[in-house]
Amino acid sequence: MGLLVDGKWQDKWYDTDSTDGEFVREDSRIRNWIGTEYTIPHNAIRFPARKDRYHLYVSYACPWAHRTLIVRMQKQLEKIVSISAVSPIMLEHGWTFNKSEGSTGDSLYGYEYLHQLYNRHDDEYTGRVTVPVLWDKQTEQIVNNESADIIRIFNCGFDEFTNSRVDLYPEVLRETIDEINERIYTTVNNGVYRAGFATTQRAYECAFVKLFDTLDWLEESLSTQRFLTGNRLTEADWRLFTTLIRFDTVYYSHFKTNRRRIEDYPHLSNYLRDLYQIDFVASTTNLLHIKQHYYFSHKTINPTQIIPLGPDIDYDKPHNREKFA
Ligand SMILES: N[C@@H](CCC(=O)N[C@@H](CS)C(=O)NCC(=O)O)C(=O)O
Repeated sequence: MGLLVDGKWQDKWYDTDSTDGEFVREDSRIRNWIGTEYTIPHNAIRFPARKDRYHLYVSYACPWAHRTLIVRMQKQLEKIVSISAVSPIMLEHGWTFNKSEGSTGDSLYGYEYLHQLYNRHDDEYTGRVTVPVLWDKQTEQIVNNESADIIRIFNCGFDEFTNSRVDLYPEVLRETIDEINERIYTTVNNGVYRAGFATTQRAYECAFVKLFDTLDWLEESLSTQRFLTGNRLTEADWRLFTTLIRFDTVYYSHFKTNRRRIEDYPHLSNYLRDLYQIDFVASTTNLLHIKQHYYFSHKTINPTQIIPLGPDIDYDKPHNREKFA
């Protein structure tokens, strides 16, 4: 685990000393765009939509990258945007392309480490070396390394090349989606990390309480509707899904978010199964990579690096969510 400083790799864990034990996630630094939809920050560059020009670097372990894998498949972009997956094990060199550990290898440059790609983008790059990364093969640079942007780019940026007319961010729901995203990002998606990476009791408890407040709120809301904004699936659901699917297997024990499991919430657990059972979703979900990554890579939290064998949860079990359709 580490970061680049002026293009040089440094092996460093997150600094929580200056923030009173709180984990503060660094903002993504490269946020350019593909396609003409949406208002984008005025200094962002627009790249043209092209077939087979862009490459997506992901980790199957990572909840942020998982969103992009799901939307890429739902929008049928497999032949438009190629992918490489890193190894689930992230230690002193950060993300690697070690094939013996389950990486696909780096199909563009044959690099050993993801930080080499960030250096190809900018040989003086400073910042964390994160997945997902959307890469432009033509100009050899990172287009965007923020998953929230990448799923919106996939949602409509390549529509001229795909038959999928799915819209995960419909105009009429944008305000509602933005509001839901904000609460879920802060207290759930990032909330589990704020609990797990906290280094003071106070910071941990604060994240824990907010996380379970939101899960209780979601349980209530999903008791009367199939998806987060009503009866239509949107990006807000995928953003929540990738945290929920990791919750009982990893966050509950590794990050100590153990007031309740998702399995203990009748509506949330069925909602999770409903999403998981959409045809292409299981193929984007790799629970082995997920377990290996967290338990083996976070030595400050789990120094023995022992990967638990359980739990056994059947996500293919029937759910009762069609009743809302
Ligand atoms: N805001 C970013 C966060 C990405 C992120 O933090 N990814 C994690 C993997 S789960 C990572 O690569 N961490 C490496 C590090 O922080 O050094 C996004 O949503 O794309």
